[in-house]
Amino acid sequence: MSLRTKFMLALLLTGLAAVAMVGGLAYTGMTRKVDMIRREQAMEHFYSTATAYLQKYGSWQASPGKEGFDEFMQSRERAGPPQLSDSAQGEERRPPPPRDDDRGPQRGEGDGERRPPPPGRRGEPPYRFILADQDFKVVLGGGVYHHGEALPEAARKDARPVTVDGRAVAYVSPEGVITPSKQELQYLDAMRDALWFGVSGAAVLALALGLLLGRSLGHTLGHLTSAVRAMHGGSLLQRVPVEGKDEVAELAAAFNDMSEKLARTHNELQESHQTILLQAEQMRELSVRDALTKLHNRRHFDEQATSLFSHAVRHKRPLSVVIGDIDYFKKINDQFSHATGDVVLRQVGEILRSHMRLSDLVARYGGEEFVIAFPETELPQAAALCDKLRGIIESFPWHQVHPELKVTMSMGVYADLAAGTAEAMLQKADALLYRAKEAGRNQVCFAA
Ligand SMILES: Nc1nc2c(ncn2[C@@H]2O[C@H](COP(=O)(O)OP(=O)(O)OP(=O)(O)O)[C@@H](O)[C@H]2O)c(=O)[nH]1
Repeated sequence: MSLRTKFMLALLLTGLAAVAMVGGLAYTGMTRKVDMIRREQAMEHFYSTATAYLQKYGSWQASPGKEGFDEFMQSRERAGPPQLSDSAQGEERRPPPPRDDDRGPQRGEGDGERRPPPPGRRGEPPYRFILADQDFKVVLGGGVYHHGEALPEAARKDARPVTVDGRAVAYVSPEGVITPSKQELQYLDAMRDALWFGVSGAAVLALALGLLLGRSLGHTLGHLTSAVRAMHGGSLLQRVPVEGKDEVAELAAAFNDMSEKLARTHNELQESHQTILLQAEQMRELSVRDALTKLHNRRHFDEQATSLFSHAVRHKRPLSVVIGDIDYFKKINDQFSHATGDVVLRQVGEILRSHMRLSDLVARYGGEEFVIAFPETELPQAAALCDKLRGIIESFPWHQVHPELKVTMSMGVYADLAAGTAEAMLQKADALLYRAKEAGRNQVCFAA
Protein backbone atom coordinates (compact mmCIF):
# COMPACT_ATOMS: atom_id res chain seq x y z
CA MET A 1 0.00 0.00 0.00
CA SER A 2 1.42 3.37 -0.98
CA LEU A 3 2.24 6.03 1.60
CA ARG A 4 -0.42 8.29 0.12
CA THR A 5 -3.15 5.65 0.55
CA LYS A 6 -2.01 4.94 4.09
CA PHE A 7 -2.16 8.64 4.94
CA MET A 8 -5.60 8.98 3.41
CA LEU A 9 -6.92 5.95 5.27
CA ALA A 10 -5.40 7.03 8.57
CA LEU A 11 -6.77 10.55 8.30
CA LEU A 12 -10.13 9.28 7.11
CA LEU A 13 -10.48 6.89 10.02
CA THR A 14 -9.24 9.47 12.51
CA GLY A 15 -11.53 12.16 11.13
CA LEU A 16 -14.57 9.89 11.07
CA ALA A 17 -13.86 8.55 14.53
CA ALA A 18 -13.39 12.06 15.92
CA VAL A 19 -16.54 13.43 14.31
CA ALA A 20 -18.56 10.37 15.27
CA MET A 21 -17.32 10.52 18.85
CA VAL A 22 -17.78 14.27 19.32
CA GLY A 23 -21.06 14.37 17.38
CA GLY A 24 -22.43 11.25 19.06
CA LEU A 25 -21.53 12.46 22.52
CA ALA A 26 -22.98 15.90 21.80
CA TYR A 27 -26.14 14.37 20.37
CA THR A 28 -26.66 11.99 23.27
CA GLY A 29 -25.69 14.64 25.83
CA MET A 30 -28.02 17.21 24.41
CA THR A 31 -30.90 14.75 24.14
CA ARG A 32 -30.43 13.77 27.76
CA LYS A 33 -30.11 17.36 28.89
CA VAL A 34 -33.30 18.33 27.04
CA ASP A 35 -35.05 15.33 28.61
CA MET A 36 -33.84 16.33 32.03
CA ILE A 37 -34.89 19.97 31.71
CA ARG A 38 -38.30 19.02 30.41
CA ARG A 39 -38.71 16.43 33.08
CA GLU A 40 -37.76 18.97 35.78
CA GLN A 41 -40.07 21.60 34.32
CA ALA A 42 -42.96 19.15 34.03
CA MET A 43 -42.34 17.88 37.55
CA GLU A 44 -42.17 21.40 38.93
CA HIS A 45 -45.38 22.38 37.19
CA PHE A 46 -47.30 19.32 38.31
CA TYR A 47 -45.88 19.54 41.81
CA SER A 48 -46.76 23.23 42.19
CA THR A 49 -50.28 22.56 40.86
CA ALA A 50 -50.72 19.62 43.24
CA THR A 51 -49.35 21.68 46.15
CA ALA A 52 -51.67 24.60 45.38
CA TYR A 53 -54.63 22.26 44.97
CA LEU A 54 -54.03 20.42 48.25
CA GLN A 55 -53.27 23.65 50.12
CA LYS A 56 -56.66 24.84 48.99
CA TYR A 57 -58.48 21.75 50.37
CA GLY A 58 -56.09 20.55 53.10
CA SER A 59 -55.95 16.94 51.78
CA TRP A 60 -57.00 14.82 48.78
CA GLN A 61 -59.84 13.28 50.72
CA ALA A 62 -61.23 16.75 51.45
CA SER A 63 -60.95 17.79 47.78
CA PRO A 64 -63.43 17.14 44.92
CA GLY A 65 -61.01 14.51 43.62
CA LYS A 66 -59.87 13.95 40.07
CA GLU A 67 -62.46 16.17 38.38
CA GLY A 68 -61.73 18.98 40.79
CA PHE A 69 -58.01 18.61 40.16
CA ASP A 70 -58.50 18.70 36.36
CA GLU A 71 -60.62 21.80 36.67
CA PHE A 72 -58.10 23.40 39.03
CA MET A 73 -55.30 22.68 36.62
CA GLN A 74 -57.23 24.07 33.64
CA SER A 75 -58.02 27.26 35.56
CA ARG A 76 -54.31 27.63 36.34
CA GLU A 77 -53.50 27.14 32.70
CA ARG A 78 -55.99 29.77 31.71
CA ALA A 79 -54.52 32.14 34.25
CA GLY A 80 -51.10 31.87 32.66
CA PRO A 81 -49.94 29.58 29.89
CA PRO A 82 -47.63 27.05 31.50
CA GLN A 83 -44.57 25.57 29.82
CA LEU A 84 -45.90 22.17 30.48
CA SER A 85 -49.29 21.14 31.78
CA ASP A 86 -50.55 17.91 33.09
CA SER A 87 -53.84 16.18 32.80
CA ALA A 88 -55.77 15.04 35.75
CA GLN A 89 -54.26 11.64 35.03
CA GLY A 90 -50.89 13.18 35.71
CA GLU A 91 -49.68 12.51 32.19
CA GLU A 92 -47.25 14.96 30.68
CA ARG A 93 -49.46 16.51 28.02
CA ARG A 94 -47.43 18.26 25.43
CA PRO A 95 -45.88 15.29 23.68
CA PRO A 96 -48.79 12.99 23.08
CA PRO A 97 -47.69 9.46 23.78
CA PRO A 98 -47.48 7.18 20.82
CA ARG A 99 -50.09 4.48 20.42
CA ASP A 100 -52.21 6.40 22.92
CA ASP A 101 -55.23 4.58 21.61
CA ASP A 102 -53.77 1.30 22.79
CA ARG A 103 -53.79 2.38 26.37
CA GLY A 104 -57.36 1.26 26.88
CA PRO A 105 -59.53 2.57 29.60
CA GLN A 106 -57.84 4.34 32.46
CA ARG A 107 -58.32 3.71 36.12
CA GLY A 108 -62.00 4.23 36.98
CA GLU A 109 -62.93 4.39 33.33
CA GLY A 110 -63.15 0.75 32.36
CA ASP A 111 -63.02 -2.66 33.88
CA GLY A 112 -60.60 -1.49 36.55
CA GLU A 113 -57.76 -3.67 35.25
CA ARG A 114 -54.47 -1.90 34.85
CA ARG A 115 -53.18 -1.99 31.28
CA PRO A 116 -49.48 -1.87 30.51
CA PRO A 117 -48.27 1.68 30.11
CA PRO A 118 -48.33 3.02 26.54
CA PRO A 119 -44.93 3.00 24.87
CA GLY A 120 -43.01 6.26 24.65
CA ARG A 121 -39.71 6.82 22.95
CA ARG A 122 -37.98 3.52 22.23
CA GLY A 123 -40.98 1.59 23.43
CA GLU A 124 -40.85 3.07 26.94
CA PRO A 125 -43.94 4.50 28.59
CA PRO A 126 -44.67 8.25 28.22
CA TYR A 127 -43.83 10.55 31.05
CA ARG A 128 -46.51 10.82 33.71
CA PHE A 129 -46.94 11.90 37.30
CA ILE A 130 -48.54 9.75 39.88
CA LEU A 131 -50.21 11.37 42.84
CA ALA A 132 -50.53 9.34 46.04
CA ASP A 133 -52.10 10.42 49.33
CA GLN A 134 -50.31 10.68 52.68
CA ASP A 135 -50.49 6.88 53.05
CA PHE A 136 -48.99 6.26 49.59
CA LYS A 137 -52.36 5.17 48.22
CA VAL A 138 -52.59 6.14 44.52
CA VAL A 139 -55.19 8.78 43.84
CA LEU A 140 -54.11 9.67 40.27
CA GLY A 141 -52.54 6.59 38.60
CA GLY A 142 -51.69 8.23 35.27
CA GLY A 143 -52.78 5.07 33.50
CA VAL A 144 -50.01 3.21 35.29
CA TYR A 145 -51.53 2.44 38.70
CA HIS A 146 -55.06 1.81 39.88
CA HIS A 147 -56.83 4.19 42.16
CA GLY A 148 -56.32 3.18 45.78
CA GLU A 149 -53.45 0.88 44.96
CA ALA A 150 -50.38 1.21 47.21
CA LEU A 151 -47.53 2.99 45.48
CA PRO A 152 -44.73 0.41 45.04
CA GLU A 153 -41.57 0.80 47.14
CA ALA A 154 -39.50 1.60 44.04
CA ALA A 155 -41.80 4.48 43.08
CA ARG A 156 -41.86 5.81 46.66
CA LYS A 157 -38.13 6.43 46.51
CA ASP A 158 -38.62 9.01 43.74
CA ALA A 159 -41.80 10.40 45.29
CA ARG A 160 -41.74 14.05 46.36
CA PRO A 161 -43.91 14.97 49.37
CA VAL A 162 -46.55 17.70 49.03
CA THR A 163 -46.71 19.51 52.37
CA VAL A 164 -49.53 21.55 53.82
CA ASP A 165 -48.79 23.32 57.09
CA GLY A 166 -45.62 21.35 57.47
CA ARG A 167 -47.10 17.88 57.05
CA ALA A 168 -46.98 15.61 54.02
CA VAL A 169 -50.50 15.28 52.66
CA ALA A 170 -49.57 13.64 49.34
CA TYR A 171 -46.69 12.39 47.23
CA VAL A 172 -45.86 13.12 43.58
CA SER A 173 -43.94 10.46 41.74
CA PRO A 174 -42.69 10.68 38.13
CA GLU A 175 -43.05 7.71 35.83
CA GLY A 176 -41.83 6.87 32.31
CA VAL A 177 -39.80 8.94 29.90
CA ILE A 178 -40.40 12.21 28.13
CA THR A 179 -41.49 11.85 24.55
CA PRO A 180 -39.97 14.66 22.51
CA SER A 181 -42.29 17.16 20.90
CA LYS A 182 -42.48 17.59 17.15
CA GLN A 183 -40.34 20.71 17.39
CA GLU A 184 -37.75 18.90 19.51
CA LEU A 185 -37.75 16.03 17.07
CA GLN A 186 -37.07 18.57 14.32
CA TYR A 187 -34.18 19.97 16.38
CA LEU A 188 -32.82 16.50 16.90
CA ASP A 189 -33.20 15.71 13.22
CA ALA A 190 -31.37 18.92 12.37
CA MET A 191 -28.63 17.88 14.80
CA ARG A 192 -28.42 14.45 13.19
CA ASP A 193 -28.21 16.06 9.76
CA ALA A 194 -25.47 18.38 11.01
CA LEU A 195 -23.69 15.34 12.39
CA TRP A 196 -23.87 13.54 9.05
CA PHE A 197 -22.79 16.71 7.34
CA GLY A 198 -19.84 16.88 9.75
CA VAL A 199 -18.96 13.24 9.07
CA SER A 200 -19.10 13.79 5.29
CA GLY A 201 -17.11 17.02 5.61
CA ALA A 202 -14.53 15.28 7.78
CA ALA A 203 -14.27 12.43 5.27
CA VAL A 204 -13.74 14.82 2.33
CA LEU A 205 -11.28 16.89 4.35
CA ALA A 206 -9.39 13.75 5.48
CA LEU A 207 -9.18 12.46 1.91
CA ALA A 208 -7.99 15.82 0.60
CA LEU A 209 -5.49 16.21 3.44
CA GLY A 210 -4.28 12.62 3.01
CA LEU A 211 -3.82 13.23 -0.70
CA LEU A 212 -1.98 16.48 -0.06
CA LEU A 213 0.22 15.16 2.76
CA GLY A 214 0.89 11.89 0.94
CA ARG A 215 1.85 13.78 -2.20
CA SER A 216 4.09 16.23 -0.35
CA LEU A 217 5.78 13.45 1.66
CA GLY A 218 5.98 11.18 -1.37
CA HIS A 219 7.49 14.05 -3.34
CA THR A 220 10.40 14.50 -0.90
CA LEU A 221 10.83 10.77 -0.35
CA GLY A 222 10.89 10.27 -4.12
CA HIS A 223 13.70 12.83 -4.39
CA LEU A 224 15.56 11.11 -1.56
CA THR A 225 15.21 7.68 -3.18
CA SER A 226 16.47 8.96 -6.55
CA ALA A 227 19.35 10.74 -4.81
CA VAL A 228 20.34 7.60 -2.88
CA ARG A 229 20.22 5.58 -6.12
CA ALA A 230 22.38 8.20 -7.83
CA MET A 231 24.83 7.96 -4.92
CA HIS A 232 24.93 4.20 -5.37
CA GLY A 233 25.74 4.89 -8.99
CA GLY A 234 28.78 6.90 -7.91
CA SER A 235 27.50 10.50 -7.94
CA LEU A 236 28.03 11.27 -4.28
CA LEU A 237 27.13 14.96 -4.41
CA GLN A 238 23.33 15.06 -4.41
CA ARG A 239 20.85 17.73 -3.38
CA VAL A 240 17.18 17.22 -2.63
CA PRO A 241 14.75 20.13 -2.13
CA VAL A 242 14.15 21.11 1.51
CA GLU A 243 10.52 22.20 1.80
CA GLY A 244 9.09 23.47 5.09
CA LYS A 245 10.44 22.86 8.57
CA ASP A 246 9.01 19.47 9.51
CA GLU A 247 10.84 16.20 10.18
CA VAL A 248 10.84 15.32 6.48
CA ALA A 249 12.47 18.66 5.70
CA GLU A 250 15.01 17.95 8.46
CA LEU A 251 15.67 14.55 6.91
CA ALA A 252 16.17 16.16 3.49
CA ALA A 253 18.53 18.79 4.95
CA ALA A 254 20.47 16.10 6.87
CA PHE A 255 20.70 14.05 3.69
CA ASN A 256 22.09 17.05 1.79
CA ASP A 257 24.69 17.62 4.53
CA MET A 258 25.65 13.95 4.52
CA SER A 259 25.90 13.87 0.73
CA GLU A 260 28.05 17.00 0.71
CA LYS A 261 30.36 15.63 3.42
CA LEU A 262 30.60 12.25 1.70
CA ALA A 263 31.42 13.89 -1.64
CA ARG A 264 34.00 16.16 0.01
CA THR A 265 35.60 13.30 1.93
CA HIS A 266 35.55 11.16 -1.19
CA ASN A 267 37.31 13.92 -3.17
CA GLU A 268 39.85 14.41 -0.42
CA LEU A 269 40.45 10.67 -0.29
CA GLN A 270 40.85 10.56 -4.05
CA GLU A 271 43.27 13.46 -3.94
CA SER A 272 45.32 11.86 -1.19
CA HIS A 273 45.15 8.56 -3.05
CA GLN A 274 46.50 10.33 -6.14
CA THR A 275 49.20 11.96 -4.04
CA ILE A 276 50.13 8.60 -2.52
CA LEU A 277 50.23 7.01 -5.97
CA LEU A 278 52.35 9.89 -7.23
CA GLN A 279 54.67 9.67 -4.25
CA ALA A 280 54.87 5.91 -4.64
CA GLU A 281 55.72 6.41 -8.31
CA GLN A 282 58.32 9.02 -7.38
CA MET A 283 59.74 6.71 -4.71
CA ARG A 284 59.80 3.83 -7.15
CA GLU A 285 61.45 6.09 -9.74
CA LEU A 286 63.96 7.28 -7.16
CA SER A 287 64.70 3.71 -6.17
CA VAL A 288 65.65 2.84 -9.74
CA ARG A 289 67.51 6.06 -10.51
CA ASP A 290 71.01 7.20 -9.80
CA ALA A 291 70.88 10.42 -7.82
CA LEU A 292 73.87 12.06 -9.51
CA THR A 293 73.32 11.33 -13.22
CA LYS A 294 69.56 10.63 -13.10
CA LEU A 295 70.25 7.55 -15.21
CA HIS A 296 68.82 4.22 -14.10
CA ASN A 297 70.85 2.44 -11.42
CA ARG A 298 72.49 -0.96 -11.36
CA ARG A 299 69.54 -2.76 -9.76
CA HIS A 300 67.15 -1.56 -12.43
CA PHE A 301 69.61 -2.42 -15.17
CA ASP A 302 70.08 -5.96 -13.86
CA GLU A 303 66.29 -6.53 -13.72
CA GLN A 304 65.68 -5.12 -17.19
CA ALA A 305 68.73 -6.76 -18.76
CA THR A 306 67.53 -10.15 -17.53
CA SER A 307 64.13 -9.72 -19.19
CA LEU A 308 65.76 -8.30 -22.38
CA PHE A 309 68.04 -11.34 -22.46
CA SER A 310 65.07 -13.76 -22.01
CA HIS A 311 63.14 -11.98 -24.74
CA ALA A 312 66.13 -12.10 -27.11
CA VAL A 313 66.72 -15.82 -26.46
CA ARG A 314 63.02 -16.73 -26.82
CA HIS A 315 62.60 -14.78 -30.06
CA LYS A 316 66.13 -15.43 -31.29
CA ARG A 317 66.74 -11.71 -31.56
CA PRO A 318 70.12 -9.97 -31.24
CA LEU A 319 71.16 -8.26 -28.02
CA SER A 320 74.38 -6.33 -27.30
CA VAL A 321 75.62 -5.31 -23.88
CA VAL A 322 78.25 -2.64 -23.18
CA ILE A 323 80.33 -1.58 -20.21
CA GLY A 324 81.99 1.82 -20.42
CA ASP A 325 84.46 3.24 -17.91
CA ILE A 326 85.84 6.80 -17.79
CA ASP A 327 89.59 6.73 -18.16
CA TYR A 328 91.76 7.93 -15.30
CA PHE A 329 88.76 9.22 -13.42
CA LYS A 330 90.63 9.08 -10.14
CA LYS A 331 93.13 11.54 -11.62
CA ILE A 332 90.26 13.88 -12.64
CA ASN A 333 88.99 13.84 -9.09
CA ASP A 334 92.41 14.34 -7.66
CA GLN A 335 93.55 16.98 -10.14
CA PHE A 336 90.37 19.02 -10.53
CA SER A 337 88.32 18.21 -7.44
CA HIS A 338 85.59 15.73 -6.62
CA ALA A 339 82.99 18.28 -7.72
CA THR A 340 84.56 18.42 -11.17
CA GLY A 341 84.47 14.63 -11.20
CA ASP A 342 80.71 14.81 -10.49
CA VAL A 343 80.23 17.26 -13.35
CA VAL A 344 82.08 14.87 -15.65
CA LEU A 345 79.92 11.95 -14.51
CA ARG A 346 76.70 13.94 -15.05
CA GLN A 347 77.82 15.11 -18.49
CA VAL A 348 78.92 11.66 -19.65
CA GLY A 349 75.59 10.31 -18.43
CA GLU A 350 73.75 13.00 -20.39
CA ILE A 351 75.73 12.21 -23.56
CA LEU A 352 74.89 8.51 -23.25
CA ARG A 353 71.20 9.13 -22.46
CA SER A 354 70.72 11.62 -25.28
CA HIS A 355 72.12 9.23 -27.87
CA MET A 356 70.02 6.23 -26.88
CA ARG A 357 66.82 5.02 -28.50
CA LEU A 358 63.80 4.60 -26.27
CA SER A 359 64.19 0.84 -26.38
CA ASP A 360 67.83 1.01 -25.26
CA LEU A 361 68.74 0.65 -21.65
CA VAL A 362 71.50 2.75 -20.11
CA ALA A 363 72.53 2.94 -16.47
CA ARG A 364 75.27 4.08 -14.16
CA TYR A 365 76.63 0.81 -12.88
CA GLY A 366 78.71 2.30 -10.07
CA GLY A 367 81.57 4.84 -9.70
CA GLU A 368 82.66 5.92 -13.18
CA GLU A 369 81.21 2.80 -14.83
CA PHE A 370 78.21 2.89 -17.24
CA VAL A 371 76.34 -0.01 -18.80
CA ILE A 372 74.19 -0.17 -21.92
CA ALA A 373 71.94 -2.84 -23.39
CA PHE A 374 71.02 -2.55 -27.08
CA PRO A 375 68.07 -4.83 -27.89
CA GLU A 376 67.60 -5.82 -31.56
CA THR A 377 71.20 -4.74 -32.22
CA GLU A 378 73.94 -6.89 -33.72
CA LEU A 379 77.51 -6.51 -32.52
CA PRO A 380 78.81 -4.40 -35.49
CA GLN A 381 76.08 -1.77 -35.06
CA ALA A 382 76.56 -1.73 -31.27
CA ALA A 383 80.34 -1.43 -31.63
CA ALA A 384 79.95 1.36 -34.17
CA LEU A 385 77.51 3.23 -31.93
CA CYS A 386 79.85 2.83 -28.95
CA ASP A 387 82.74 4.15 -30.97
CA LYS A 388 80.60 7.11 -31.98
CA LEU A 389 79.75 7.71 -28.27
CA ARG A 390 83.40 7.39 -27.36
CA GLY A 391 84.22 10.04 -29.97
CA ILE A 392 81.48 12.38 -28.72
CA ILE A 393 82.75 12.09 -25.13
CA GLU A 394 86.31 12.72 -26.22
CA SER A 395 85.40 15.74 -28.32
CA PHE A 396 83.06 17.28 -25.76
CA PRO A 397 84.26 20.82 -24.84
CA TRP A 398 85.48 19.76 -21.40
CA HIS A 399 87.73 22.80 -21.30
CA GLN A 400 84.55 24.77 -20.49
CA VAL A 401 84.41 22.84 -17.24
CA HIS A 402 88.12 23.24 -16.64
CA PRO A 403 90.71 24.52 -19.15
CA GLU A 404 92.90 21.49 -18.74
CA LEU A 405 90.20 18.88 -18.41
CA LYS A 406 90.17 16.01 -20.88
CA VAL A 407 87.78 13.06 -20.65
CA THR A 408 87.77 9.79 -22.56
CA MET A 409 85.99 6.50 -22.13
CA SER A 410 86.93 2.88 -22.76
CA MET A 411 84.24 0.37 -23.68
CA GLY A 412 83.76 -3.35 -23.98
CA VAL A 413 80.92 -4.67 -26.20
CA TYR A 414 79.62 -8.23 -26.17
CA ALA A 415 76.75 -9.68 -28.20
CA ASP A 416 76.76 -13.48 -27.88
CA LEU A 417 73.60 -14.85 -26.23
CA ALA A 418 75.44 -18.13 -25.78
CA ALA A 419 76.94 -16.59 -22.64
CA GLY A 420 73.76 -17.94 -20.98
CA THR A 421 72.68 -14.97 -18.91
CA ALA A 422 72.67 -11.19 -19.10
CA GLU A 423 75.06 -11.16 -16.16
CA ALA A 424 77.45 -13.51 -17.98
CA MET A 425 77.28 -11.28 -21.06
CA LEU A 426 78.18 -8.30 -18.86
CA GLN A 427 81.15 -10.16 -17.46
CA LYS A 428 82.32 -10.85 -21.01
CA ALA A 429 81.85 -7.15 -21.83
CA ASP A 430 83.80 -6.26 -18.69
CA ALA A 431 86.66 -8.46 -19.84
CA LEU A 432 86.64 -6.67 -23.19
CA LEU A 433 86.65 -3.34 -21.33
CA TYR A 434 89.68 -4.51 -19.42
CA ARG A 435 91.25 -5.35 -22.73
CA ALA A 436 90.45 -1.84 -24.00
CA LYS A 437 92.07 -0.34 -20.91
CA GLU A 438 95.06 -2.55 -21.39
CA ALA A 439 95.27 -1.54 -25.02
CA GLY A 440 95.69 2.12 -24.06
CA ARG A 441 92.15 3.31 -23.15
CA ASN A 442 89.83 5.60 -25.17
CA GLN A 443 88.84 2.71 -27.39
CA VAL A 444 86.11 0.11 -27.91
CA CYS A 445 86.82 -3.60 -27.71
CA PHE A 446 84.12 -6.02 -28.88
CA ALA A 447 83.50 -9.66 -29.50
CA ALA A 448 80.69 -11.66 -30.98
N1 LIG B 1 83.67 12.52 -8.28
C1 LIG B 1 83.25 11.26 -8.09
N2 LIG B 1 84.16 10.30 -8.08
C2 LIG B 1 83.77 9.03 -7.94
C3 LIG B 1 82.43 8.70 -7.78
N3 LIG B 1 82.35 7.34 -7.68
C4 LIG B 1 83.59 6.85 -7.74
N4 LIG B 1 84.48 7.87 -7.89
C5 LIG B 1 85.88 7.78 -8.02
O1 LIG B 1 86.26 7.22 -9.25
C6 LIG B 1 87.57 6.76 -9.10
C7 LIG B 1 87.76 5.51 -9.85
O2 LIG B 1 89.08 5.25 -9.92
P1 LIG B 1 89.74 3.90 -10.43
O3 LIG B 1 88.81 2.77 -10.12
O4 LIG B 1 91.09 3.81 -9.91
O5 LIG B 1 89.80 4.04 -11.95
P2 LIG B 1 90.41 5.16 -12.89
O6 LIG B 1 91.12 6.18 -12.06
O7 LIG B 1 89.34 5.70 -13.74
O8 LIG B 1 91.44 4.36 -13.70
P3 LIG B 1 91.09 3.50 -14.96
O9 LIG B 1 89.69 3.05 -14.83
O10 LIG B 1 92.05 2.42 -14.93
O11 LIG B 1 91.25 4.42 -16.11
C8 LIG B 1 87.80 6.59 -7.60
O12 LIG B 1 88.77 7.55 -7.21
C9 LIG B 1 86.49 6.90 -6.97
O13 LIG B 1 86.63 7.58 -5.75
C10 LIG B 1 81.50 9.74 -7.78
O14 LIG B 1 80.28 9.53 -7.66
N5 LIG B 1 81.93 11.00 -7.94
